[in-house]
Amino acid sequence: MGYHGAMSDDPRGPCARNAPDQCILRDAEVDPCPYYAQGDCVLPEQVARVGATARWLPDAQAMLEAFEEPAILIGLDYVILAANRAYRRLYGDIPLREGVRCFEVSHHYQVPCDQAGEACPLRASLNTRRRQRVLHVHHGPHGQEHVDVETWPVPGAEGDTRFFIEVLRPLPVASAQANGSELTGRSRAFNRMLGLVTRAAPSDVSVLLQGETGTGKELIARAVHNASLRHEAPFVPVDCSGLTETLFESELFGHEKGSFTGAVSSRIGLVEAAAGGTLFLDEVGDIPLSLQVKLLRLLETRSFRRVGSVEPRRADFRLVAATHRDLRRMVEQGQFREDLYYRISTFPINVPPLRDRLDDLQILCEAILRRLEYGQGRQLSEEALAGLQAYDFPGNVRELRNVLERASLLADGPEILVEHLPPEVVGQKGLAVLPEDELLTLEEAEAHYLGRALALHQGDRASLAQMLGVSERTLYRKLRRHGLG
Ligand SMILES: Nc1ncnc2c1ncn2[C@@H]1O[C@H](COP(=O)(O)OP(=O)(O)OP(=O)(O)O)[C@@H](O)[C@H]1O
Repeated sequence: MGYHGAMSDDPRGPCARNAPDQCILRDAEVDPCPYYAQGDCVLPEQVARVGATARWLPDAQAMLEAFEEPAILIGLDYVILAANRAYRRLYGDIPLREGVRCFEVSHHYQVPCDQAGEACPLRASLNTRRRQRVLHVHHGPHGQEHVDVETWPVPGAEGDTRFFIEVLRPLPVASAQANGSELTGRSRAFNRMLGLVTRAAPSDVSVLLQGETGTGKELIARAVHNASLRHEAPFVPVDCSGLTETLFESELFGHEKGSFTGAVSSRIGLVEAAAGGTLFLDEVGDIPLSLQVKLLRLLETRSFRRVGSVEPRRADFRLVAATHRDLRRMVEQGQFREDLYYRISTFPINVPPLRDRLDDLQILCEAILRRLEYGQGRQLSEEALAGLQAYDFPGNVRELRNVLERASLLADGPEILVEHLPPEVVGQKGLAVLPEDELLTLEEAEAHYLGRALALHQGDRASLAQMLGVSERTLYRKLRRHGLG
């Protein structure tokens, strides 16, 4: 008999060693006891809660070990009943005897996810009786992290769901805080997009990234590659804008020595360089119609010939393409081949513009400042952040990066202030940011506004008057009235 209830001299905790007659495993042949090993003996109160289940918890524990990834068993009341070794290695021991609930551990919430505005995979599994998969941001050992969460309902004897198995796969390709991988974000729109990346990455489907310029399409293409089975082979980006016919062929397919003037040696093309890996066609919408057919042939036959060679070669790459153009409309207007469009867009992913993920602005600013030479150690003042939040960023994250780079050079101290941001960014809406929760009289509001506007224009009254749409004389009078002139 291997249960530790027989050994009653252990001073550790209220384990069954101290109460052998209450040990629920006393009739089971369990050696070593998994709960003792974890320091989490199954106590009488837990027996009461999980009832007869407690007897087969050791089996459930063993079953969880079948998963290489972190996995836990959860009851209908969200209480975590068991965790496998991979889970404990990554997240540490869970005090099982305290009856902790999954949302407390992963989210530090007091209520289940669906009551906190997030999708709850347990509830969805319960309702559908099927496996569910969602992308959540969890508190991990190193702060907040993206986790691909997969949940299975486990039926009891009557076929009704009694438990859930939850497998958690942290995603290293993106970061939910400022100090992780370059692709940063945790807003709803960002997570939705990352969820699609997670689904598409392990397969070999062609992914089409559609989004405005500067939204991070290249970073996302790299994330698809890094999360794929091809991640150890090369990721090869190709900028398709401005590719002429001759360049297109020699760049993509390579050439043999002497195949054209200047071809002094033979060279492999980008398709060959991407062997086993990912070929990223950036700005695919810019490929002229005459070349689209060549790309289609490559994708359909999965073979190509070097310029100057008759020998066909096999192409082995996963395609990720990106565009800021509306390819569907281009197809309607006859500017993009329909057959090529369907080839490249098996799995389209829309990349949200920054204005639709302003919840990410703060961590994006922190992440970008950390990476900028003059940004390190600097942070945005509350007003500067509010100013940025009111701007709609037509150039998206790339524009934000430029704004922060300039501001880091202008700021003398550790804080980036409103006056370090370009007037066109904090002009208009940004300037209207007033002290929080303060209702000002019109006079006070004007004084506040003019004070900030003057600082922004670095005392240049002519340009300020022009922006305000008043004459310099009127501006002068107003400034005097408010004691600013
Ligand atoms: N989510 C993000 N987190 C951190 N940095 C980002 C993010 N998205 C974009 N960036 C930064 O913004 C800049 C532009 O990103 P990227 O070149 O990937 O955009 P793009 O959509 O491919 O642009 P274009 O369409 O003009 O080629 C880069 O400096 C990149 O590091």
